[in-house]
Amino acid sequence: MTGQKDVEALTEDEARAELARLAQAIVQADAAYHQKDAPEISDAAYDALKQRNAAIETRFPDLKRADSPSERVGAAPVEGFAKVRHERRMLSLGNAFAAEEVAEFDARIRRYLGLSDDAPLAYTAEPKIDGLSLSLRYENGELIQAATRGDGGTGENVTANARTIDDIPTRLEGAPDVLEVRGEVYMAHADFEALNARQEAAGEKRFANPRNAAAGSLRQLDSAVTARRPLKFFAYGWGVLSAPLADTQMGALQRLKTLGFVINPLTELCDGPDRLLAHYAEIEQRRATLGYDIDGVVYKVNDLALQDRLGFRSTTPRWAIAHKFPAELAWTRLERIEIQVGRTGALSPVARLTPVTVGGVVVSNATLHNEDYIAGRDARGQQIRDGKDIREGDWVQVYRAGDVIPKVADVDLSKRPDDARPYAFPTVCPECGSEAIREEGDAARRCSGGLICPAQAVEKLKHFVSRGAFDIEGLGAKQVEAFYRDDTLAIREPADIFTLQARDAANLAKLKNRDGWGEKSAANLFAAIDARRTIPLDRLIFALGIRHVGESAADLLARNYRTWQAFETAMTAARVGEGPEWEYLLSIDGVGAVMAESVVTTFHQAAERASIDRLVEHLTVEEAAPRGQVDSPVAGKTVVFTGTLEKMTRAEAKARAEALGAKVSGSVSKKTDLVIAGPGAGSKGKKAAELGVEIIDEDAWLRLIGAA
Ligand SMILES: NC(=O)c1ccc[n+]([C@@H]2O[C@H](COP(=O)([O-])OP(=O)(O)OC[C@H]3O[C@@H](n4cnc5c(N)ncnc54)[C@H](O)[C@@H]3O)[C@@H](O)[C@H]2O)c1
Ligand SMILES: [Zn+2]
Repeated sequence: MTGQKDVEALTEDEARAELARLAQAIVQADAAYHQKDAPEISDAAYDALKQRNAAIETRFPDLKRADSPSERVGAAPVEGFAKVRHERRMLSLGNAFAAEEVAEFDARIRRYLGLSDDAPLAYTAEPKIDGLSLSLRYENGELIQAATRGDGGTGENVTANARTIDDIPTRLEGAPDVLEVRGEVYMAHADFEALNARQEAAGEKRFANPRNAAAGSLRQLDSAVTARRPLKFFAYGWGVLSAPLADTQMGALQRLKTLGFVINPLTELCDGPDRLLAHYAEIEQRRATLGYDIDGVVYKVNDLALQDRLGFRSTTPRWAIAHKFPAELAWTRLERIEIQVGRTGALSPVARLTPVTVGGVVVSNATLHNEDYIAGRDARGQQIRDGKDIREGDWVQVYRAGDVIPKVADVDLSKRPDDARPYAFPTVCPECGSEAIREEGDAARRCSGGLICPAQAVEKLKHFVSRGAFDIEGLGAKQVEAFYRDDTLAIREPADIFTLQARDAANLAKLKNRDGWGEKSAANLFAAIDARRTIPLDRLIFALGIRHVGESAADLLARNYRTWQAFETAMTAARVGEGPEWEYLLSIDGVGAVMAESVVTTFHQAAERASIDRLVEHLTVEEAAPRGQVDSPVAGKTVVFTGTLEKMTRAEAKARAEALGAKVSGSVSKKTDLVIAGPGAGSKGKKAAELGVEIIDEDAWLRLIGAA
């Protein structure tokens, strides 16, 4: 994050607000990463959010939220899988990045145990496998259950899937009656490449990295799919046991090996921080040749009696730590710079690279951020701040910290070819030839072609059909792109979606037998389109894809203008910077000048406006609830969710309740109106009963809000 205030300088109000923002951002990242296996931000960015959150909580312990991200592990199980409650919670690991932190880890443990600096204290060190953790429960030697970590307390039942993994024995000889083995499911690089090649050949999506591929493959509702995926498993620990495995961590691993599990061969016993660091260096050196992804080295106290005494913090064991590797880097040739044009016309430079393996993933494209990042000097010869002077033909450093999108991080000027010329950033749009203009204060240069620009039009359509917008089933980004390019079925702007069926009675026949469309799916598509002819005002406003108007801004506008007609009339009459309509727009809490200008300008651009008018002709726009007042049975009530929810994640429950005007709180007090309690409600349930607060179960809640 940029422009961040020092934690020491934060006021209490700022800290509270930031903790709220961080909690939300982290929940969202966790859901994308753990539930959908599709991270939206980089691991480095995620770790930075967590560290910032922890730093603020340390300085303002009283502001720590009931739903604090530092108290949570992973994310709740996903709908569709049966749920498994872990008898012993599956936790995360604390992190260390620098050598000093490893020394501190050792010192902390000595303090806790009352050991002197020179008392012997041994650790195991083993690679931290970058996959996902799995719990395997054996009873009388039979594998009876396999579960993912989920949120640590409840995971997903993936027993049938786990049985398809070769490294996982289904029968054990000589094991304790009850034995829960824990370890990491992962995919080797070669298997990952082959899987992606097959996916590509079958026209299916490629996985971004081996971890996502492993997680997506294990968490399949159809175990036949998992069976075809080449998954592997390293055992590294255990949960419930009817009899101890050994006295030491190393001994327990040996025992697991004897029982038939695969133990990582780079596991070593180390007698202190210096040996740990030496082993870390060795593993880091071998990292690229291991054939699978690791993201650090895990250190664990070897003596199990000491592990017991050390115990756990809320989400991590005191007796172990993950020493992470620094972000992954590689050098390669930048062959070409290409420009991609986005929904709002921004020209984004992309580096086409000589393919290079960065931490096991082949990278051939990387982002170059924006015009200034590539540029060295401006027209007057002045050095541009942060400008790296990147040229086609350059030798560049690619950076990928578990990243979704790799970045070009640096350039090696000593290897610059003699004929390399400064990159001339285009001043016309490469897609439509319109002038590309850069406005003061904008990092991006933008195509001025608006809707005549095919790139913008397609991106706008993709946005139009996206989740928070029209969300038309069967019409996703891929289909929109195909329809856009098709001359007979042409969808060139949103209105075309609603005329698709009527434009040509033979459309159904045309759709048939094309790219997977059959009579049935075509009919389904038309029905899905019809279902959206009535649309809430906020969704319509969001769907228009106006720059700076996201979902919450669209909601704000909808609540203030209430009807499409009022909104449209006001925007038509408004002039940027003056007049009553402009003043009113700006007076809305949450609407700033930049957003206001963007909205007003959109309504005054002839082509945009005509396109909006054509669209609205096909729609019935629902009136929005007025500002601050929501028509729902729970509006204004303070509710508390406690225990395990079976039908939705905590985040969903919260978002839904808030959308209905309820205030969601983490703790039960006299101000609480309603408690929604699932199994394991515990102390909050008790407190609610004591205070006489109404308690209902999840089903009753869903009925109450009309979602059952
Ligand atoms: N990019 C994102 O949006 C996003 C979101 C959430 C999490 N993450 C990433 O996920 C990680 C945090 O997730 P986490 O809570 O699972 O912590 P973690 O992955 O850093 O550490 C805990 C996990 O390590 C695994 N592990 C691998 N080898 C092990 C071994 N030898 N011994 C013990 N455990 C071993 C276990 O599965 C355990 O659950 C971070 O790297 C974070 O950056 C990223
Ligand atoms: Zn263009």
